[in-house]
Amino acid sequence: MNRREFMGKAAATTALSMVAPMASFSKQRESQLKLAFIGVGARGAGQLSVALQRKDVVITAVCDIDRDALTNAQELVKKAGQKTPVAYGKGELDYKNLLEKEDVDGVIISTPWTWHTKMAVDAMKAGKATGLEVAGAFSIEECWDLVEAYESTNTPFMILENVCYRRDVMAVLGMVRENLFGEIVHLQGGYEHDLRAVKFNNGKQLYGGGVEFGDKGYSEAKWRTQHSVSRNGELYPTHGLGPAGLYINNNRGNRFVSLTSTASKARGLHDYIVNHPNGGANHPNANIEFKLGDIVNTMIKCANGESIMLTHDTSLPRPYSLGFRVQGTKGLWMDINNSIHIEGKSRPHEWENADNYMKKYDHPLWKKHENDTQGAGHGGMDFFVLHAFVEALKQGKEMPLDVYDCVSWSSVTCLSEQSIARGSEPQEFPDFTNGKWVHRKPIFGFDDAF
Ligand SMILES: NC(=O)c1ccc[n+]([C@@H]2O[C@H](COP(=O)([O-])OP(=O)(O)OC[C@H]3O[C@@H](n4cnc5c(N)ncnc54)[C@H](O)[C@@H]3O)[C@@H](O)[C@H]2O)c1
Repeated sequence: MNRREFMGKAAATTALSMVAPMASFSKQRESQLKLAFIGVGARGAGQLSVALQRKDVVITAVCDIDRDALTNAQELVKKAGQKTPVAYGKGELDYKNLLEKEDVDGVIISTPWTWHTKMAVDAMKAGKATGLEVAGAFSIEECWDLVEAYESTNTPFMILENVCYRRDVMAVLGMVRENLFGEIVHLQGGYEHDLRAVKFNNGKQLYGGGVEFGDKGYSEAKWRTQHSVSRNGELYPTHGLGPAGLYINNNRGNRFVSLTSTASKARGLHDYIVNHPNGGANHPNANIEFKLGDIVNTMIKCANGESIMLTHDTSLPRPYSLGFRVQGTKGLWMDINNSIHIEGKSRPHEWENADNYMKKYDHPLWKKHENDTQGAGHGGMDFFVLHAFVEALKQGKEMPLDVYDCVSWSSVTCLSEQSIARGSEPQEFPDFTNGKWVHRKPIFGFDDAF
């Protein structure tokens, strides 16, 4: 048993004290933060635009290996009235030069998944507060790398899981905390998003127009699709699991203990290629055998007895949904039908429209910042996730979604792959907090600060 395995097994009995923020980060910062963006493709450029709306942030450096993306990012910054940021794009490792040379307070990393851990670890080691896009880590080893980089440097780290800031998700957090649903028993969520026109395009545009991917694809088709070719697991757990984790105080009095995953057959991507006007049965990509099951269901068991069901569903025709369900001893909420049922309040066996509850429990952050969310992506939640990173850093406070959140969510991917490969065998989560989960207290979303 190596040290990491030992730490995982021994966790419940070896609670350590909390990691204290490093002195230089715990002080309040100047009113303007200097940020750099690493990866300025579709997502990075979108979040760069959100950052450029803020008066308390200047963007002094950008990094991307794609010349067009880099130029576009520089133009965005200039158009916003700031100085042209220094550009880094001379190869895949040029981000290291940015980290070494640029005097920035923080970096936002929005690169393809396989780069996330390497870049975040290097950024923390360089002492730059690190905001990392989802999905985070892709192996248990990478999860430990993130934890160890954080614990050895105390550099602030935040996983930028924007769905935790969705308006209804935050309102429901208030309902959970007021015990509206009673004791929480079961949760559901997932990523149910028809990504076929994201995984394939014509190499020139973000969505659709062809069935190309890899070197012939554009944006996510360049890299994301290959994961569907070679991996069978819950590839994108954080949008569903972030909110679910908050509802049950994951890593803060509770934790994920084990999971089982089951994958359906894989048909959707092949059918898409064959039936696409620019594809067909004779297209070379029609010969590819996709490993990723069209529907992957994962069941997580938590230390305090709750179950969480996650669904990954990105290869079949369907409307978008994250499929949330929060259920306790007194009732439940489901987002798909925007409905609530509370025993004693709702008519027996009938749904109530959730609108009145959502108004009553609207989160103070949303009330305060509703106007600031205009133009921010994903219905405004993209504003809040960046806001939280910036405000926590400025105020020298703990990041609200931290490295332990990141790795407990991300580890689902490789654990689910292992489970599926072994006939849905249960897999144990390591305790990445090394026992600290027992005493840590929830910090997310208690006021209107961030
Ligand atoms: N939170 C959300 O709602 C949300 C939405 C979309 C994407 N994402 C996440 O954002 C990340 C990026 O996705 P995207 O849609 O922008 O993909 P993208 O392909 O459009 O952009 C990725 C960019 O990273 C650049 N890149 C690749 N390797 C690099 C390296 N070594 N150094 C510097 N730059 C490098 C690419 O050239 C590209 O411009 C992914 O992790 C994705 O899952 C999150």
